[in-house]
Amino acid sequence: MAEAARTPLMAGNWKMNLNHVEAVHLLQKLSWTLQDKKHDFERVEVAVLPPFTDIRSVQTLVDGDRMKIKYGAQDVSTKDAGAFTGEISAAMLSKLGCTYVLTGHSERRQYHGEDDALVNAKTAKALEAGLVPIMCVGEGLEIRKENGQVEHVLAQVDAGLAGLKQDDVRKVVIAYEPVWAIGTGEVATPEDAQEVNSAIRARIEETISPSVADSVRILYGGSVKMASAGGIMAQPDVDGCLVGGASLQVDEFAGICRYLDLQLGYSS
Ligand SMILES: O=C[C@H](O)COP(=O)(O)O
Repeated sequence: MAEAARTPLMAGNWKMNLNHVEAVHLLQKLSWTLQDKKHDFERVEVAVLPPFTDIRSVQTLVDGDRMKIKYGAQDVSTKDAGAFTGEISAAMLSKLGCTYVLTGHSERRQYHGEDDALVNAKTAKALEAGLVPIMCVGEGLEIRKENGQVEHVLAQVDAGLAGLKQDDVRKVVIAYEPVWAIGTGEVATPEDAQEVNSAIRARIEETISPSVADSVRILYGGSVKMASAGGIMAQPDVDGCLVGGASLQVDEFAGICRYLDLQLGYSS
């Protein structure tokens, strides 16, 4: 399939790190670093996904300083409101100016028993509130050893997108994250990422439409660093990175966002 004009997205998932004071420091430094390097946010979009308790502070800083960095949350409830202790609704996130929300991150699947049906419900709920879901899929090590990654991931994609309207699927960002490469230092090769990302795109072409498949952004995540981002991003079906550990280090994350400049040999 011909490569469409999909704006790359670099999203930093802070996971359960940084209180709201630390969040403000990191975001300020990230913004200064990118501004200093004249980062073109239209060419490579940048987003951070802080813990819920940081979002109001992040919003205030982004609005006050007119930052072009976008932000979002790491999870969302399937419920609108009511007696659901500990849950956060999509409308609450929307009110805080969030652009994105993760659904189905492997750590939610692993530690909170989230299954494909719940991921599908969260993805639909996010879209309903005007948020862009970043829906995560990926195989564990056992499946990879048996070479079952494509089949496994496509089943997650089918289930996660089930029942969504074409125009909604077009807005969804999908993140392929092989679970064995998350936080382990084991990076999938660029070819591994391309194999699965291209299979996801082909599946969307087959089950939804060629035009949606051409527009939908498919990220790669799993131990991405400044040094590996360029090779991964050179793959035609990789439209950005979902970055965990390295997004907590300003220079690393800024380097990942600037992968194009660094390839061109601009100063780091
Ligand atoms: O959401 C991010 C991914 O889980 C990747 O995390 P990582 O970059 O620390 O491996």
